[in-house]
Amino acid sequence: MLRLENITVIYDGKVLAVDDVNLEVNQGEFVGIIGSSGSGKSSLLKTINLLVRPYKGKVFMDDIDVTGLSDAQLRNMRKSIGFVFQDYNLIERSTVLDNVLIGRLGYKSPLKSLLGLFSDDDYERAITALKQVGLSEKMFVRAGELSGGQKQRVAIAKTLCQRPKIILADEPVASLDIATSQNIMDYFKKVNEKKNITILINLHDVNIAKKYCNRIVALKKGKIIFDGRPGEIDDRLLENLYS
Ligand SMILES: Nc1ncnc2c1ncn2[C@@H]1O[C@H](COP(=O)(O)OP(=O)(O)OP(=O)(O)O)[C@@H](O)[C@H]1O
Repeated sequence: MLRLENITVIYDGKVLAVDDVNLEVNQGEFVGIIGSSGSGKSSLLKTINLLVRPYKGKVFMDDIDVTGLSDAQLRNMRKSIGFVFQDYNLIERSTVLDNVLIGRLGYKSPLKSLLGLFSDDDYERAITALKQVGLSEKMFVRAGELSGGQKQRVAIAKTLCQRPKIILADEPVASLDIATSQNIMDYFKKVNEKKNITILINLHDVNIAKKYCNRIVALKKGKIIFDGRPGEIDDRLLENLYS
């Protein structure tokens, strides 16, 4: 479903963040991307929905060249890609429900988006998504009043509301304690297994990656140095990766 061809990301004409990466991901895979700080994980993930434009290379989603789309086509394509950020990316003064409804904006005309006009169907989807992450009872609470783990569950509900084919998550558990991290990872796993949504997730904790992902991609200095099953990760690789 996703194919990256020769992706190269360069910042300011001099920082080589991603170096000629080729990667193919099938529908339903749960892929963890690991690597030390600055290895290019974020940059790579953000090229997939063009939050970062690659300097070179192409991104194919279901064989459509995303890098060649017009702005309108890109907006349409982004509906099928959910993105979860480390810092949750919620509007803190808005209610949980209103935050989740933002996931529906890609399906609205620009005018309806601007006016925040949502249909009964949008509300139904948002409420269902909140149920899926166990937060129905917080629907009318302001997002700013939630704990970190609850905020990340709202962010997951927001992407679910989008009906995505793939969810990209950039260090979604980096700010959370271990128990809350596992709770959030359980939700990602559930979404992956029950809905067959492909997940690509950046993780700095190798143990979490090994526990939850069925495929691990390791980046070093912008290059893939490992792509395989969690069980194939050995000490030599970890030493190479984090030395
Ligand atoms: N907007 C930017 N402008 C300039 N350089 C950047 C920018 N974003 C990232 N970089 C640089 O690109 C390289 C890769 O960064 P990136 O954030 O992709 O790595 P990462 O593996 O996600 O790191 P971390 O785990 O610390 O978030 C680093 O050298 C970083 O300093």
